[in-house]
Amino acid sequence: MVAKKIVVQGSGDRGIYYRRAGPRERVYFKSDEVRACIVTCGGLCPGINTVIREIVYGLNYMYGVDDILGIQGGYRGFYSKNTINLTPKVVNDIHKRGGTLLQTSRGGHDTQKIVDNIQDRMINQVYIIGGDGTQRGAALIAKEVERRGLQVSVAGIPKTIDNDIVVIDKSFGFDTAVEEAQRAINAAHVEVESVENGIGIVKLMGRYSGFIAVFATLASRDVDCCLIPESPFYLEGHGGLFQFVEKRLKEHGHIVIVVAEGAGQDYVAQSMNATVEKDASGNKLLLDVGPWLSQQIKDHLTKVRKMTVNMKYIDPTYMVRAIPSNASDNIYCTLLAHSAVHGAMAGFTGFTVGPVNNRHAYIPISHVTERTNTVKLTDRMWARLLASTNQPSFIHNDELIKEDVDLNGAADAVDYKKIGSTST
Ligand SMILES: Nc1ncnc2c1ncn2[C@@H]1O[C@H](COP(=O)(O)OP(=O)(O)O)[C@@H](O)[C@H]1O
Ligand SMILES: O=P(O)(O)OC[C@H]1O[C@](O)(COP(=O)(O)O)[C@@H](O)[C@@H]1O
Ligand SMILES: [Mg+2]
Repeated sequence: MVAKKIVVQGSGDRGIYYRRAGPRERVYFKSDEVRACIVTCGGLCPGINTVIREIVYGLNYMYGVDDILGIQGGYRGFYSKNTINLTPKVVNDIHKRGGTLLQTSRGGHDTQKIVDNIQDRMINQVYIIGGDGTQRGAALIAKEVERRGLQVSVAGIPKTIDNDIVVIDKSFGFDTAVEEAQRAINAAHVEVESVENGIGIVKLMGRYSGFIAVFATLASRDVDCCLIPESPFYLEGHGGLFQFVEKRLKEHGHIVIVVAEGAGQDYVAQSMNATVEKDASGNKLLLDVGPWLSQQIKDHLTKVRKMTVNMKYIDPTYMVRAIPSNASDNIYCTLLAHSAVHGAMAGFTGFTVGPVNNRHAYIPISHVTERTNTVKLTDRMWARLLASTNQPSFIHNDELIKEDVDLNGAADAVDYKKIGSTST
């Protein structure tokens, strides 16, 4: 078993344990009985093709399965499109390309029609690659399959560029995205340090979770301020962004700001008088914070403060997620795919695979959909970022919500001697 939490309070309970992923001694399906299918849903992410490839290879080379169907165009493809046959030859070098060989879509999840189709095509293993929305859909499919008494295994493989899926350590493609984001930050930095009062603004993805922005900021060291959806900011007055920008320009002659696309949405909506729109999956369509922020800062500095500034705005959002995965993500994708194959072949269903404290595990789908993974403002990572950029936190201490974080360590753990003390 794999422990969900490995840092615990001494007096706390032992928490939740998940089944460790991997090959099983006893396999539920016979090779020639298996008809598997793979579907990809939601936004793109580096590494999707690697996962598809490795599911096909894993099924074929490890278990001798050769009946694998590709469902095209996301969930709606189950009932509106023809399938394609996936063989090792077909998927051989797709890992070198970004995107998804199978195409993807938002919306169109119809549990009854999808399960009817699974039944009609006599599919008994369903591999579903997608984010939080997709996993919610997968849970409904697994439930309906169970209700109909079908012997079908439903396996979820979590995909999200935003790293917003809980329980798992990190989502695949995230490291690749952070690396690519750094290239944009680097370009912004080069541009702004080459001019007088250069202001570089780089917009990165992150609808509700600012992980890409936070990690790219921490990795790059060229960022002066990182704005994320979890941390509301303000522009005017003491401790506001305008004051900080002006101060940095005076000190360094330039400034680089990274803004996650979901940051400051209320602020933008208020100033644009915009109404909330949704995409086909029901996700809130975001207002474009990047150009808005650039304009606000420029207007303030030039019109109010009578300064001359050089604004350079970079939006690499789609470039960051449309690339193939890097070496470590490729290996990670392979592990995910093989774990899913082992789990389905063993006859498990209604699970999502993923690393939990560095060990791959089978996680009930409901555990990864119950909430969204977000950057915790009371956690160490955000504190590290604030220490690295020295940006304003935009909040007062008394506003901080006390969260259940492991700040104190285990009460009965071995305590180390402190410098200058005589007891341990
Ligand atoms: N609550 C839900 N129940 C069933 N299906 C859902 C749900 N939320 C999203 N889906 C379906 O999952 C697919 C992908 O969802 P979306 O939110 O666009 O991307 P992601 O899975 O990457 O979060 C879409 O086809 C959508 O219809
Ligand atoms: O323009 P699209 O394709 O709808 O995608 C935009 C959204 O997709 C994401 O990249 C990822 O979202 P999902 O993982 O939920 O698909 C978000 O960061 C972004 O807001
Ligand atoms: Mg999502």
